Amino acid sequence: MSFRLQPPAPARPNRCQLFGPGSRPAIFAKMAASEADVINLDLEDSVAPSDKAIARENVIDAISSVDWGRKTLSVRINGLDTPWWYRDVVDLLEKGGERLDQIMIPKVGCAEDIYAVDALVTAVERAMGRTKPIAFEVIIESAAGISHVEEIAKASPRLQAMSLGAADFAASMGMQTTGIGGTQENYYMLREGAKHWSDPWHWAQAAIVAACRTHGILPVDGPFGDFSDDEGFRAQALRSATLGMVGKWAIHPKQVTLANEVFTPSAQAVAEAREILEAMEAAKARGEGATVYKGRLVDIASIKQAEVIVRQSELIAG
Ligand SMILES: CC(=O)SCCNC(=O)CCNC(=O)[C@H](O)C(C)(C)COP(=O)(O)OP(=O)(O)OC[C@H]1O[C@@H](n2cnc3c(N)ncnc32)[C@H](O)[C@@H]1OP(=O)(O)O
Ligand SMILES: O=CC(=O)O
Ligand SMILES: [Mg+2]
Repeated sequence: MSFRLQPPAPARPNRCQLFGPGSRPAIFAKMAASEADVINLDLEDSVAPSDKAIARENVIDAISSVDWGRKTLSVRINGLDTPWWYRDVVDLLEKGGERLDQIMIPKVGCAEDIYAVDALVTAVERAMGRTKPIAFEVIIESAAGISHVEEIAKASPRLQAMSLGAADFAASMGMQTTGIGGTQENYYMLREGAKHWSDPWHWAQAAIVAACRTHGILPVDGPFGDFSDDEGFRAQALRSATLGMVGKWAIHPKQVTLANEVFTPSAQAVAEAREILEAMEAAKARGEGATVYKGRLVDIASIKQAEVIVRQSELIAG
């Protein structure tokens, strides 16, 4: 470890973030009743321009009128290149009530984007005497966003989570696809006549995880658009979890259970992690730094790996 220690990410469950358009208040109670850890009420891309104002009113009302239980409640505001974002921020904080936990800033391209929202949020919080500071989460979904991911990750102490937005990311990068996340038909290696699919999201995800872990932020995988494809969702989520992401968006309620399953360490994985910790305790008592567990090497680094899994399961158990 560097002399500068890696800060811990916020200690709250973030296995699934369930989205719903702010212009569709009929689903808010269903979202609240879901098993998602985080709720994202959307004012941005799922809301038509003609509905922006009414969606904002719906969301402001729902923040205090719906029982959101212990979920993290987040509202996705409009992007900083639109005429709507400042009114989103001001109205949410002036009229939205203290139950709001977090604002999601989409299409972030540089640290100054966060600075601008932070300045506005700070001013409104002070003016209103709000006692609970609003947290931020951001979406990396552009060429600029991924190019500046590390400076974005350290832009504000309010920042708690960072998601990859596959749809806008693909558009910004000029990728030849209309699919949102998952396997892409034309992204394969050819060997001896057989196609081997590769993962076009991998490098962006890995860059996001590294930036987040460096600065103590939760890395999250964004949407998987084809909600009729459970196995495709599961495969994408398993890859994300393996890379170090803590959760994934659901854009339909049927994806919530899938995400929760993947991002909750299995009983078997937790039992194995505990056994590794026990094996290393026994090794330490013998004055050894390395030993053999089920025929494979475990050493002091294995303690940290096992602790990641144990910590995740304890966090989720509450
Ligand atoms: C690229 C991005 O930016 S992704 C993030 C922004 N996008 C979004 O927020 C979209 C969120 N999802 C949705 O709007 C909707 O799920 C849609 C449009 C995809 C599909 O909606 P529907 O056609 O109503 O889906 P469907 O008929 O399968 O719904 C089944 C049930 O789930 C409910 N439901 C649908 N979506 C949601 C949701 N997001 N949250 C909670 N409940 C929902 C429906 O009301 C319906 O309930 P019922 O059985 O009591 O009647
Ligand atoms: O906002 C999400 C995306 O995929 O774009
Ligand atoms: Mg987007």
